[in-house]
Amino acid sequence: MAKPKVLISDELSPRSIEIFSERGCDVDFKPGLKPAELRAIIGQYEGLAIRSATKVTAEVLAEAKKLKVVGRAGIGVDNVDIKAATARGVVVMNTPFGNAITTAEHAIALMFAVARQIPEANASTQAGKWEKNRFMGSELSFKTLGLIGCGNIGSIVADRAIGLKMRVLAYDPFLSDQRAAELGVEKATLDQVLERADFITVHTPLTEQTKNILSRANLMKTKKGVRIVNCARGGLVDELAVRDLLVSGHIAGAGFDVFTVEPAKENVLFGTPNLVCTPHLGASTVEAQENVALQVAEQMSDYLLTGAVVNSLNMPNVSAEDAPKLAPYLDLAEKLGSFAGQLTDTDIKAVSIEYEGQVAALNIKPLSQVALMGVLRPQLDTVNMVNAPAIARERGVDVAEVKHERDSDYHSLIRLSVTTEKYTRSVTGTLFGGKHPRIVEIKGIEIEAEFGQHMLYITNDDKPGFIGRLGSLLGEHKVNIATFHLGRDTPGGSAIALVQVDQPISPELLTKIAALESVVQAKVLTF
Ligand SMILES: NC(=O)c1ccc[n+]([C@@H]2O[C@H](COP(=O)([O-])OP(=O)(O)OC[C@H]3O[C@@H](n4cnc5c(N)ncnc54)[C@H](O)[C@@H]3O)[C@@H](O)[C@H]2O)c1
Ligand SMILES: O=C(O)[C@H](O)COP(=O)(O)O
Repeated sequence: MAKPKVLISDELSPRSIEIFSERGCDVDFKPGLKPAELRAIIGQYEGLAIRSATKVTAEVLAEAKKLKVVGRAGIGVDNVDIKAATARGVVVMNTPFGNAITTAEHAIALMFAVARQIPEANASTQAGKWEKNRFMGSELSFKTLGLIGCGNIGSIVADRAIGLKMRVLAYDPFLSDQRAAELGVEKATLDQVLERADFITVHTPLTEQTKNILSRANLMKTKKGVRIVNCARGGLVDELAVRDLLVSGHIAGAGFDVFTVEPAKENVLFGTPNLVCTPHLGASTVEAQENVALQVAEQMSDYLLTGAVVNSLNMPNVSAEDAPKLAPYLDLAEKLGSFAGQLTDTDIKAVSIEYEGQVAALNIKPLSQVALMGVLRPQLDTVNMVNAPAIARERGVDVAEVKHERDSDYHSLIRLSVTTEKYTRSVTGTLFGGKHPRIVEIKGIEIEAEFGQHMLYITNDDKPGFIGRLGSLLGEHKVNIATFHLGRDTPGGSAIALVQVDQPISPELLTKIAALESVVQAKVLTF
């Protein structure tokens, strides 16, 4: 197998290059590419490793014909168009914990810097002014810290702040009472945080709900003398309002690591008194950069080389241990999906995927996604394993996954049923020898067949003479039969033939097959 090629387009620790190489990937390190330069070369790569500088836009993804994975060495993925990546089947992963401590420490550092005006005092002292009376600070002990967002970073900030003897309030709609109690924080509404906090720090992602969460109106609800820290994302806080309130003295100090537009070469906040700024340094420690570089390189290599998925934002996780076990089932699930999809000519209303035996004990999410992809692909070229669930949702297809605990004749079975307005059809398969996909049942009729490249699916009335007529017709058209499998519900009832042939079946020949006596339906299937 050729080595997967990975591009690192941001300043990642050299540890990432070592890991990619050790794991068997070819790696190019080209930080600082301009968007046009990235678009020009991205077509060569299966993996793209980034931090926050590279913008993985829909335009970049459109050129990324071979791309399988984008790995964010860090947390925020707002620089990646996840919807466009999903539509193209590109897995997006991040490293959600690698820089959390470092960023929480930066938030605490900004709180101290703002409370004691350290940058200004430093500049004044080094300018020989010795302004001892100018810099009157505020203690953190026994003050109230209001957190907006109490996830990975917010909860570490809470822990450190409690260590500093602060009282901590947290506004986070997804924070459970139990977790709040474990952390020792008081759950609060946003208004309670605004009204009671001496310090407010934000730790949410930037979403439609959190955008401008510290708006001018909300900032006006805060206590006079409040200090604000944004070490999460630009856009969470109204920068112009903070400037005005710093100037008026309502806000006593503000610490900003992130800005609405980055790199922030200029900003409305700059030059305002009692403001401390850093250039998005939250994650910039040796320790955090080693962590995220190592993690992203391991995660991306694992995905490219084994199919293991960890910390993905658009795919279910598959552990490195599960990946090899799942591989043959992925093949089976995709083929069953494709089989059912190729037999479906009308609108699909529902798809059900049932698992029985050993396969039911595995992580079935990826299997269901690949089965769904197989079902939808004959109708939609752009469907892939990553976007299949979203496409099914958009089309109103009801997807059900069922695990059965009952015993079966096979060590594992996957049954896929497709419901349209007219009927529900099912196809069931298993693995022979642990790796060879086989069909074992179609529409409740037992049949045993492999999936071949060119296949004929025929339903017919179970009457003498059919096999001879079909064999003669194929022979006349120089089509060689590789395998021939038959099944029927009752003698003289409905029968199914699955015929694997060595040559493709032309539309003309298919019409003749369909016209043979006792044939009900004939279809060409390809795998
Ligand atoms: N400055 C930096 O260098 C730096 C470094 C790392 C992370 N970050 C940023 O820090 C932020 C937090 O990261 P994290 O790892 O803690 O993320 P996280 O996902 O662990 O936590 C985010 C929390 O925000 C909460 N939340 C979501 N919507 C909310 C809302 N409307 N109101 C209140 N809370 C809401 C969530 O419930 C969650 O608990 C992210 O924006 C991330 O990009 C910045
Ligand atoms: O979301 C993150 O992980 C931080 O914003 C860090 O960004 P960086 O990797 O560009 O420093």
